[in-house]
Amino acid sequence: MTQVFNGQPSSATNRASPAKADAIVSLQSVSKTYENGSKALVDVSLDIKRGDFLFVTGPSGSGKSTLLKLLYGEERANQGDVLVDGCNLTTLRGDRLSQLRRRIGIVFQDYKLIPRRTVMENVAFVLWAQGLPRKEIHRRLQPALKMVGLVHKADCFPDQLSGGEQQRVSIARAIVSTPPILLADEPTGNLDPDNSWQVIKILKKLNSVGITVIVTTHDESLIRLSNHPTVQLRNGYLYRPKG
Ligand SMILES: Nc1ncnc2c1ncn2[C@@H]1O[C@H](COP(=O)(O)OP(=O)(O)OP(=O)(O)O)[C@@H](O)[C@H]1O
Repeated sequence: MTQVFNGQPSSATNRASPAKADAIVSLQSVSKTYENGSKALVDVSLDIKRGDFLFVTGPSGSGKSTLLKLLYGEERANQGDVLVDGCNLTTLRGDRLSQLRRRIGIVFQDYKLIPRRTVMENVAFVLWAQGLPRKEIHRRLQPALKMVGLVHKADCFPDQLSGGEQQRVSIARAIVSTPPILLADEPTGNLDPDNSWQVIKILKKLNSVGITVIVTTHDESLIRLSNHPTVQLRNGYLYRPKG
């Protein structure tokens, strides 16, 4: 059954409320308009608790990717506050923004793997870029690859893997630095139902060990199967399910 969402957008009932003490992510009356005048988000307020798993759904162009981009600082809000793990992204810049990004794992629809690097190298790259010693990198690689069931593919190149496997590599890369937050933007958009469910099961497993997971998706059947809270964006306005 399709979820019924409230007829009133979020901020109409929740205007500029202070962030809840246990919120790891908080958007407070956030609006984002791009330079060309596209209104991507309008007066969105949302608190996500540490350890939550939240789906963000909505039609194409409704603002889902923009919402995630505000959370990892790729875009900035024109109005309102975006708080992530104790940092206010409205003002965060330079090194402090880079430090926050290290605490956020990101997974994209199109995987974004480096083609000429093996699975192991793709996953290790972020640790190597942070200057970790080789021994420490190897110590962290194994559990990340094990979590996504790809230890046996460590020496393969991305074009030797299926789409589902490539997405699992990108999840391993996202969590290898053990971030408290994982953002996934349409992670199953290029996958068939079986591979999609496998990806969601891995995200659920990561959530069960305490990672806060926020996933955008169009896929209603995945949302139904997963049984996690969902909010919906329509034309940049955020709606919550009724009841
Ligand atoms: N860089 C940009 N410059 C101008 N407008 C943009 C930009 N990125 C997104 N938009 C616009 O902002 C609105 C929201 O886009 P967004 O990508 O957040 O939607 P979405 O829900 O993620 O869509 P999809 O499901 O198709 O990925 C759309 O109208 C889009 O055209």
